[in-house]
Amino acid sequence: MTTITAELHNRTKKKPIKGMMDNVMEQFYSAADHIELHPNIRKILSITNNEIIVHFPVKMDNGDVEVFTGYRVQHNNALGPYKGGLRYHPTVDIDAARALAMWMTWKSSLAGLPYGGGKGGIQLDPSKYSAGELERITRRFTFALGDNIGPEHDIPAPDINTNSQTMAWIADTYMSTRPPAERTANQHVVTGKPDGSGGLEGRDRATGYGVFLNIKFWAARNNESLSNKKFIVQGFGNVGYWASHFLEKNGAKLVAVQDAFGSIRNTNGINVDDLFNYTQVNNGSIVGFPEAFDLDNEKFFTSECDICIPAALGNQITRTNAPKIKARLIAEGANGPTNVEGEKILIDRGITIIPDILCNSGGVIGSYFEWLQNRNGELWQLSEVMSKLDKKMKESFDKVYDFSEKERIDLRKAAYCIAIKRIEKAYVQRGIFP
Ligand SMILES: NC(=O)C1=CN([C@@H]2O[C@H](COP(=O)(O)OP(=O)(O)OC[C@H]3O[C@@H](n4cnc5c(N)ncnc54)[C@H](OP(=O)(O)O)[C@@H]3O)[C@@H](O)[C@H]2O)C=CC1
Ligand SMILES: O=C(O)CCC(=O)C(=O)O
Repeated sequence: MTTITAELHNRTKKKPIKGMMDNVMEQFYSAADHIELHPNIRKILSITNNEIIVHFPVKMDNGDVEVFTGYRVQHNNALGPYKGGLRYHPTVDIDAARALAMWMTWKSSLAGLPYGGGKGGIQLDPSKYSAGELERITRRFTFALGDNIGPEHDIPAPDINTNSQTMAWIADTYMSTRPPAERTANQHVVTGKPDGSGGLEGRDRATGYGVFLNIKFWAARNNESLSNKKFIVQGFGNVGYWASHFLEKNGAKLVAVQDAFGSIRNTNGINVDDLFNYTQVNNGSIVGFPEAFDLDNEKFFTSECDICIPAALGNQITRTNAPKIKARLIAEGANGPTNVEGEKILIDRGITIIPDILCNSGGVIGSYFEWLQNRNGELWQLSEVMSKLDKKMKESFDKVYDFSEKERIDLRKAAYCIAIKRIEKAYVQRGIFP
């Protein structure tokens, strides 16, 4: 295991924007300047607390051993234990994990949760492995992380290509390393578990529901109705599917979808549950859905629509496609889907962006509810979960929207300012800084 601490990122504003880390740093600096953040706190928040890299061997179905690389970056824990997902994807590396961990710090703070930010994952393409291999990989990864995770220290959750099954394997492996009397008391080492194993009813839909709520709140502020609004979704996984489901239920129309295999469109509307059922018998993919037409991937983001929901990878909206985007609203289901250059173009064009740390925060809020449920030995009903989520999301949206109007800044900068100020307050109250 390699633990790297205190490596200054040493980035300047003149550096060309490349990876997700550049985006999150630029966003952070811009908000830090706006609130005149104390230089000491700026220094602390500019770097990650801990970076854990593990290499671990796993026996494959054919008897060969493969060595995997896993990451867990713990950015900041001033407000509470590190919290954030684990991603299984070929693009997972230390830079991505750092950026995603930082976004989690801001997201947890903005939502008013008692959490810091962490993120990680394994660099692999899960479609190349059997279910049995993925289980062994997950259990070995958990074992390799050891006490770097824990229910009061660092609490992983699902992200791209991980789900409730992955979380159940992690919980089971982690609990088996504890003394017998402490095992079940440790099930909140992860959230997003299956509802029969300590999971929260509704955690599956929490992120997508939160995306929908943010769009609904935005529409209400602008005296608009969701009825017949056309929307497009990149990524039809957990976030993309549930956001589409709730939008459709409220009268909006899905007109284009993209996943890792390709894109489809139908200006008359694509039925969300029919598409979902089709993916279940089509290796998870939307491509070939009989009630839609194929669409060139390059034309996806520039499709005619009112609302665009990127709900897949980072850096998807850039200076290349931003000038041609037709949507009036971008609701960021994904983390970091809009890069800094793309965002400048969108803002100049009068397009509103509901930023990731607000828009997709329903997931971590749902995770917090699950963690509380486990900690307190409670079982919450779905209706209770959804109404609590609704209330928390509304509070966050109103805070950000009002601050952005008051300060005449965009929603992302407003969200960052609020999030960073809360962390600054914690440091100041502890008496570390003037
Ligand atoms: N799950 C959660 O609770 C939360 C997730 N998020 C963020 O939301 C985003 C989506 O996560 P989630 O829904 O959980 O992940 P899933 O793994 O459930 O779904 C990911 C989706 O993205 C698609 N995708 C992958 N690569 C591409 C690509 N190159 N072009 C187009 N589509 C692509 C996948 O397609 P295919 O199926 O074909 O591979 C799949 O439809 C991520 O950015 C994640 O960090 C944010 C907050 C919470
Ligand atoms: O549920 C969580 O703890 C975090 C989910 C996540 O990874 C995210 O919000 O990006």
